[in-house]
Amino acid sequence: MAVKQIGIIGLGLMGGSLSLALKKTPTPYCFIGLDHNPVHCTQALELGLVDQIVDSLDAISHCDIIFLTIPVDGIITVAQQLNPTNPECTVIDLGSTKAKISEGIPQERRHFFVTAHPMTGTEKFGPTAALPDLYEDKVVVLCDLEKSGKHQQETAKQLFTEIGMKLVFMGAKEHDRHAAFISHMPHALSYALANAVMRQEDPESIVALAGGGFRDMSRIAKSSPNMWEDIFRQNKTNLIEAIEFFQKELAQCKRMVEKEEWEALNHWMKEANTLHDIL
Ligand SMILES: NC(=O)C1=CN([C@@H]2O[C@H](COP(=O)(O)OP(=O)(O)OC[C@H]3O[C@@H](n4cnc5c(N)ncnc54)[C@H](O)[C@@H]3O)[C@@H](O)[C@H]2O)C=CC1
Ligand SMILES: O=C(O)C(=O)Cc1ccc(O)cc1
Repeated sequence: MAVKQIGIIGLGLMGGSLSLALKKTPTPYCFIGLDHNPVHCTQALELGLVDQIVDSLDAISHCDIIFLTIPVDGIITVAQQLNPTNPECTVIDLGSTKAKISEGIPQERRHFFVTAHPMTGTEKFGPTAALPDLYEDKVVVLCDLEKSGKHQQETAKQLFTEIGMKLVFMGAKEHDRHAAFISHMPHALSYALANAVMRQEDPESIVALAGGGFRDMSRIAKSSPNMWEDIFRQNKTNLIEAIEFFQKELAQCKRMVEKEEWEALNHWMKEANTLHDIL
């Protein structure tokens, strides 16, 4: 069997974890990496995430499969510049937003591309954050799949299944609205929580008194600002709407405490408890 050439543009958490996951499968793959950070290139080679590093899009354009695992604005730029030379090439982006990416791919090359969002990750970034089991048993949302070529649809479905992922299909716009509520707004809240507490409390008190709840809720405030700035920009309208919904809930909580409506507050908290009946 000919060894499939896999190009990975962006050798951080998502790109590095993909390589580690695919290396665990019986299919032989050769990994070619591209990253604009030379330190990440060296680390990716040392960690065995890639077999070879190249320094231009042209040098990766012959691959059978190309993953775009860079921040979402970069994905649009690269999608406009990348010109696959292999007619069967499948280009898969793993960006956290989907509508602007799906629309930003040039029409004449749209069939090469599959726009995907793995609903898994961590607050860590860079090649050293890569995990072999990151994708296992997790959901990947495949968006606007009808715009991809038949071969590219099958290749993406087979690859994600091979690394143990569950496939979900959705339009890109619908995806972005769900993602705003379930992922992007919670990240905005975590950043806000971290800043609110740090502006009122000194570091010694935070270290001495931080319990599990505060640690859980502020964990994702450690996430990469470079990555999240792009996500908030691309999903601006949905994110603003999600923040406004959250503000209404928080205002309701404040009002019930101010007015000492303890029974109503207790009922409101019981409603929130039911989230974890389904999660
Ligand atoms: N971190 C997470 O939990 C998740 C991230 N995603 C998406 O995956 C993508 C990658 O995220 P991570 O791997 O977490 O980020 P990361 O910061 O760990 O890795 C990104 C890598 O891309 C490189 N890079 C950035 N721009 C580049 C460019 N134009 N050309 C070449 N290299 C470039 C960086 O040097 C870095 O090594 C993003 O689009 C993000 O929205 C999707 C699901 C989960
Ligand atoms: O660290 C966490 O809990 C996350 O929620 C990671 C994450 C970040 C971005 C995504 O698009 C999907 C998942």
